[in-house]
Amino acid sequence: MNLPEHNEQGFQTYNGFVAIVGRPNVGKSTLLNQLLGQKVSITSKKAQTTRHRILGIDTEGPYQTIYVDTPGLHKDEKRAINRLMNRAASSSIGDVDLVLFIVEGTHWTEDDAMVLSKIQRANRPTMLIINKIDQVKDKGSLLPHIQKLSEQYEFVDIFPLSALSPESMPKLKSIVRPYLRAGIHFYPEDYVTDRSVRFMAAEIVREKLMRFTGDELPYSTTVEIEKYEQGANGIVHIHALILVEREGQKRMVIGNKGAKLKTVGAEARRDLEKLLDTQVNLQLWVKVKSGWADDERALRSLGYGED
Ligand SMILES: Nc1nc2c(ncn2[C@@H]2O[C@H](COP(=O)(O)OP(=O)(O)OP(=O)(O)O)[C@@H](O)[C@H]2O)c(=O)[nH]1
Repeated sequence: MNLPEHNEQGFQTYNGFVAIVGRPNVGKSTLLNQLLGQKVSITSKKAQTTRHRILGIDTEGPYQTIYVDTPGLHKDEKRAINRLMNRAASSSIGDVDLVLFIVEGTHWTEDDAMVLSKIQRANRPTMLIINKIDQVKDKGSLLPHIQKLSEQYEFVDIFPLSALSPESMPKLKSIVRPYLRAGIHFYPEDYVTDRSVRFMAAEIVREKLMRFTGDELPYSTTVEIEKYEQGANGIVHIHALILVEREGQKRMVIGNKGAKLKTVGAEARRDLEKLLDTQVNLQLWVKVKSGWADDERALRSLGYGED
């Protein structure tokens, strides 16, 4: 592969790593998808949707920005899965060119304070992004909140926006660009993520499970792709195994006469067909494997924490 430091027109090229950090549910993945104009990181109303570190690659002309979407940082480290998620997120902050610290409107929690203390320790250029401003009813409260936060760290910029809207993205990108360095592009220009289609397929199934099942489920569900094969006629055959911790959860995922699993399968197939641009035959199975979320070894074998 030819990855020159100058592009075909002979211009200098630039690259840089930008970490997106914040407590769970503030909109990190939504922002990444909006920056890329494409879904690479799954989102849901439930906290802790993102479990792995995901790279989102944005190449525009000579600029290649590599965004690192991280699991939400939070204080509860009791379960092995939470410890691994926190580790993946913390290790991203140390060696990037810029950190985007996402907070939610004027809400400020202990978890936000914990993330801020990690940022203070890492001492990297950090931009504060105040997301979900569409939900801030009392706009007058925004300014004093910004003032208070700006006293706690020398942010390179403070940017209130709504990640649900593409409107602020060009401005945000123009603020990010000066932090890129002269150098080669690490990925070809048509790459939007470093993750394999297998990984994306598992994530898409997990997103639908989180969206269509009750509150109890997300923490005890994971998805393994057992088979991923392209048939002769271009159809992609995917067999996905949904692992839950208890028998009751299995019933919940399957639903009445299999209705829930059917909805999850249909929605996931739709997204997969969009992603792969071809017909997809998706088969889902549900299996009980108790204790997997507490067992670091089992988690590693499922691909957690190796980022
Ligand atoms: N109203 C509003 N909702 C938003 C905005 N940005 C994100 N959301 C919603 O907030 C919820 C959480 O968004 P995510 O992008 O999954 O949040 P996250 O920070 O990646 O969450 P974790 O994976 O838990 O760390 C989703 O329901 C999003 O649709 C926004 O600007 N305005």
